[in-house]
Amino acid sequence: MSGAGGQVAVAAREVRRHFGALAAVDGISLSVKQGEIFGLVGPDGAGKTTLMRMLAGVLRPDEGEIVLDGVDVLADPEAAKARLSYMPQRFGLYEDLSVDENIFFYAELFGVERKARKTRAAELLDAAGMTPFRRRLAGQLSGGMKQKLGLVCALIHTPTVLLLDEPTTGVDPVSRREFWGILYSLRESGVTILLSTAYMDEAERCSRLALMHEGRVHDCDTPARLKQAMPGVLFAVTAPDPRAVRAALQDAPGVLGALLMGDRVNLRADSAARAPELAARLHERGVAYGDIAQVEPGIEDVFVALTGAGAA
Ligand SMILES: Nc1ncnc2c1ncn2[C@@H]1O[C@H](COP(=O)(O)OP(=O)(O)OP(=O)(O)O)[C@@H](O)[C@H]1O
Repeated sequence: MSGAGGQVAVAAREVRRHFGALAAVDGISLSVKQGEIFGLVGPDGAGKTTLMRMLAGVLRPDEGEIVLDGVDVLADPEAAKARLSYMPQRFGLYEDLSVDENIFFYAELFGVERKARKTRAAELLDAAGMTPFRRRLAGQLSGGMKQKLGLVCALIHTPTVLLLDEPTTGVDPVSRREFWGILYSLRESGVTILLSTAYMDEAERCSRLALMHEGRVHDCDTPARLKQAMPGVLFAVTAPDPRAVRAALQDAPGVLGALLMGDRVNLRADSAARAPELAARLHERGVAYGDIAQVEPGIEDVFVALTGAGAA
């Protein structure tokens, strides 16, 4: 299978998985091209982990088809596993083993030749900035370093497809940047990366995103095009009490949605011309505010607008 601009590395067609009556993944189709960093974005329970486990061949779908790097995952899971690496939310590091020992453990597991593993481990540790810590016990690494070590272990057998389930959750910003540095260089070398993330700044870095909600993909496109597709315009209203602003404006004419964002409300409206009447309404109701400014939407705004999740 091939699509515009490159070969398809991961293809899912009408994949479903129930847990009892719950449709955790409710008919998802997607297609990820070789060399993409493809993001799954959605709230807890949207089905991201369940989808990823099925793509990785560790959970069988009830229905549907999954092809990974030309291999049918359901028909030939072993061949698929040789091509992919899956890093679950809790990647199994051995805390009482050193960094090196963990890497060698995974190299054994994946059957990587001794000679190749040394060179590969050295390269990966270098890229992760972890060479000085090779002898440290995994249990004594920071959260960010543990995640980077997990990534090194997951990459030791040179997969062509990398599946990462919220790989940077709880990781400090500096380590997250380094982690993304590694992802970019993997992409350069042709590895296809599919990851889930709860961080909107990370979502923005993906080549394409699938916005997931209640087991379905609502939209799938580049971050830029998703933003362009958002209906209406966005105002950021700063205020000492953003909840009061939201209460005063969420039902105002032309307002399509209101999202609390810390010290401001992101207000989606049908037209940029609404600003004066929104300000007037706040005055009338005696609600203090700092500024009403038209802003570019972020992925979170787009997500709420397109799925209706958490709106107003
Ligand atoms: N093994 C299981 N047994 C029963 N229900 C499950 C199981 N795994 C997942 N679920 C349910 O399926 C739904 C989707 O869960 P999933 O973990 O895929 O979501 P998610 O988007 O990855 O969220 P999170 O970020 O919290 O992991 C949830 O309602 C969850 O409770």
